[in-house]
Amino acid sequence: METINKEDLISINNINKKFNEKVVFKNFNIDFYKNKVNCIIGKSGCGKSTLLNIISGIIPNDNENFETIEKYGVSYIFQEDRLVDWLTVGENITLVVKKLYNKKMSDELCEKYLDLVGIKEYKNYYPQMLSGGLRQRVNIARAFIYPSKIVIMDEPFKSIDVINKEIIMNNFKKILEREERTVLFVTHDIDEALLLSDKIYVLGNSPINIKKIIDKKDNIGKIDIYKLI
Ligand SMILES: Nc1ncnc2c1ncn2[C@@H]1O[C@H](COP(=O)(O)OP(=O)(O)OP(=O)(O)O)[C@@H](O)[C@H]1O
Repeated sequence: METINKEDLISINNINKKFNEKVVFKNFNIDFYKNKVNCIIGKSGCGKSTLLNIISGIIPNDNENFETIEKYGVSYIFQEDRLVDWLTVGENITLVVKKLYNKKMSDELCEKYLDLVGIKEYKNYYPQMLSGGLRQRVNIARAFIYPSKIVIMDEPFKSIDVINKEIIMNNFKKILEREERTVLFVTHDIDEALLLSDKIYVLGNSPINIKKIIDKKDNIGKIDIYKLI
């Protein structure tokens, strides 16, 4: 059996979250694998987005002395894109590295990531001129140009049609073959999770179609089931 060292893991300890009287997490711990695609699945409302938001410091954990993942440097790909309408595709991508690199370096990196997501020819377009699928590819390029160790994706393919989804997933895999990043990825789609991830975390007891995962021999060892409260 593969041995796992502590240094290979990002350990998150002691998550507690209550919204009004609703307890979502109680003394919850989870270990993510560094430089792997870690996928979180689970029924709607079980706490997937809350988990990502707490660990990345977007919302506070209920108990103090909680260590977020901010020290690793984090970039995000959300379901809805957050592009700036009055900047071109190239400007949207380089915006996040403006303070880190000079113009020449930013431009070179921008070309690299535009190429990796297959949208080089759209560099001077404005976001309104692009389809949803193309906009999401800009988002991916923007998340990866930032030299983060961790990339967080919350249902990034949800509003994308099947054909574009396949293209984008392939772009994404191509980037990850070339770079070491830890990806934390939330989805509802088990096929998406199986296709993209190295490790799948099932939050809660019995999400739909869990049998489909367990039945596949290849997937044994890939899945951990985490009981919630
Ligand atoms: N700001 C908030 N105020 C009150 N309740 C909240 C808040 N944010 C989340 N919740 C509740 O916490 C629970 C977990 O929500 P969360 O959005 O993390 O679930 P999820 O698994 O990501 O759901 P989905 O798959 O539908 O996106 C839900 O019951 C939700 O209603």
